[in-house]
Amino acid sequence: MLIDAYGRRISSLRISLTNRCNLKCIYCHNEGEEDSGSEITVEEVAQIARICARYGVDKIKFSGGEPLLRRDFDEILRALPPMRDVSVTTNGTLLAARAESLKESGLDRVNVSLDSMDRDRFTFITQCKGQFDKVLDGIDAALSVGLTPVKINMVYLKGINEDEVDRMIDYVRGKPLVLQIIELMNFHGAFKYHADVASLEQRIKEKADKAVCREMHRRTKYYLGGAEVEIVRPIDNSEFCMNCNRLRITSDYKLKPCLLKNDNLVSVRGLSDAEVEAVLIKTVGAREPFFKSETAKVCQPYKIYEP
Ligand SMILES: Nc1nc2c(ncn2[C@@H]2O[C@H](COP(=O)(O)OP(=O)(O)OP(=O)(O)O)[C@@H](O)[C@H]2O)c(=O)[nH]1
Ligand SMILES: C[S@@+](CC[C@H](N)C(=O)[O-])C[C@H]1O[C@@H](n2cnc3c(N)ncnc32)[C@H](O)[C@@H]1O
Ligand code: SF4
Ligand code: SF4
Repeated sequence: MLIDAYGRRISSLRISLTNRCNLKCIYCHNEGEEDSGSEITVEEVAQIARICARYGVDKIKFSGGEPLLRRDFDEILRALPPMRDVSVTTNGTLLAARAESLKESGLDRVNVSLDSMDRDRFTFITQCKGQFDKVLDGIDAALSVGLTPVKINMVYLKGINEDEVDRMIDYVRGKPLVLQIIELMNFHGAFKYHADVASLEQRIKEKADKAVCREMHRRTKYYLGGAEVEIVRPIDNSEFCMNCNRLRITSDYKLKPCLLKNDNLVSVRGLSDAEVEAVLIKTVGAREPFFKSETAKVCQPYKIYEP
């Protein structure tokens, strides 16, 4: 097993396939990457997945940039060892045409980013015109081929989409969709749009029929009359970081222990399996939570919480 000094076991990989994107979202964290060189290859993805699988890693999330800009994404999926959960986070604009083949290539599910149901707001956030309908088509295609549950990622933005939460909850209700409401992290000076997710969560909690705490980040998912709503609150959240159980891989094949740090990246490009394995063990051992608690110093065993 891959365990760090805080008792956090690495059970999943988050692999960035590219820095390129066809949208220009005003807040984009680009998975914490700065400009990188050439993109990770099919063989490199297969290598890190194969090695990590030997240590019990059974989940892979692909992200970016826009991962569907990789024309060889099907090939990447087919090169993976058996996994319990393979998913991608995408802006959805290129999904409609590719959903079926991605499913056939082994993708289990997708997260689609959609911050607003209002065309003009969507255009402002993404700084691109003519893409909104493509995203809705992408979600429909994912549903029809069974890339489910489809999570709808909504970054909660002050003065932009705060009034759309109920509408988004109605959109996901009764379908294999989950609404994931995400606290904005400060990138590109977009923090002026930071909205209070803690108060929103309190309101959702009061209306919920049931709540379940996920192992990853100890995020809570609420059930509201047939709708599922997950809240992601990463900022100043030591519990979130203490339950961070995945290792990031950058789009130029470096191990990246934390989204918010770039001074501890380790390149594994060109290394043999044995060399990658040695670097992996050392890098995981040195991993630290970004936000730390004075009292809770180790990851606590997982249990299901009910409200
Ligand atoms: N600080 C921090 N934020 C994260 C991390 N992972 C995810 N997030 C936040 O959560 C948001 C949603 O992430 P997704 O790519 O949809 O994937 P996920 O929710 O982590 O994974 P699944 O729920 O399993 O699909 C991201 O945009 C980030 O804002 C992390 O490791 N650290
Ligand atoms: C960086 S994007 C990459 C994948 C894909 N292009 C997409 O937009 O879904 C991954 C996720 O990060 C979210 N995200 C980007 N910047 C963020 C920020 N500053 N704070 C919180 N979430 C952010 C996006 O909304 C998206 O759901
Ligand atoms: S679509 Fe994703 S990667 Fe592209 S700019 Fe928006 S958040 Fe960033
Ligand atoms: S340690 Fe915290 S900030 Fe860093 S990647 Fe994990 S959850 Fe995100």
